[in-house]
Amino acid sequence: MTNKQLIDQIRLKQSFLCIGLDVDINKIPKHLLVEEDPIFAFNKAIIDATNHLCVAYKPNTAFYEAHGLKGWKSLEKTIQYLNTHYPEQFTIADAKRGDIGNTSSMYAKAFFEDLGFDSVTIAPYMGKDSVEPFLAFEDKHTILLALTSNEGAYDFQTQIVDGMELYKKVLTTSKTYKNAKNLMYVVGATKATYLTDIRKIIPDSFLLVPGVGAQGGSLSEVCKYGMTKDVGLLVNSSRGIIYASTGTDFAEVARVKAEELQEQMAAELKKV
Ligand SMILES: O=C(O)c1cc(=O)[nH]c(=O)n1[C@@H]1O[C@H](COP(=O)(O)O)[C@@H](O)[C@H]1O
Repeated sequence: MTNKQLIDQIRLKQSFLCIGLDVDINKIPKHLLVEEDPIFAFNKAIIDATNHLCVAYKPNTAFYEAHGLKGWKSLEKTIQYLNTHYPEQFTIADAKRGDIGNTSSMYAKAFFEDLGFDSVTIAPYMGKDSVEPFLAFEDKHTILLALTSNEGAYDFQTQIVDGMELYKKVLTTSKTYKNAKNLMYVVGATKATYLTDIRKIIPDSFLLVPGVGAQGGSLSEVCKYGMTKDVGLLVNSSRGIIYASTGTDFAEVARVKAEELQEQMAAELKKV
């Protein structure tokens, strides 16, 4: 999916919501446990109930890998379901990969070619040759961790290296990578005030912003400091939507929660 197609979807749906499919078998409604593939059954119900309110879905691969082969199958069925029934959705494999070049190439093949995701999250720590194999996929997006939502972000990401915070160095240096136009960046919603500085370095790039809802980040602050004329934001919520109810009404309640965020987003979009 191109940036233009993504922006068109955002305008059409008046939403820049990404729904995180972080499916914990211990948190899904009990009645689904009799299904052959409870995780896929859960995802299918959530996707069918919410797709008109969001522009992206982000399965976090950890929740699938935890179940070995069975979990990987659930992930595969989920992305196939999205690509078949809702091809307009931007899909993010939240896998946080990155390794020496030939290994990164294999990760890129796994998520882009085999599974067919539009994008994958990547840790920048190993540098240029660990990121460029993902960027080599012309029609795909590589989402680089810049400033993450968690407390540990202050351990390294905000430390000064060569006269600038490390996350700024990640932004500045990554702009020089081959095919840098395929880059997007992760900035946590809990770090919204940093977005003013971030936008000085990457004025137009799309940002994946997790951390509203369960982690306490503010949507209005994210929009105030991070929104561009072409929106430039995908704001993720996982637990706040998918576990809003643990009863048989879980998909309907997830829809209500997604709608609340979509309505706030529509109001923000009126400002740009
Ligand atoms: O890359 C991510 O998506 C990510 C980066 C980050 O800085 N913080 C962060 O929470 N995430 C992911 O975003 C999701 C947040 O989930 P909730 O807190 O339940 O909305 C999880 O899948 C996290 O792994």
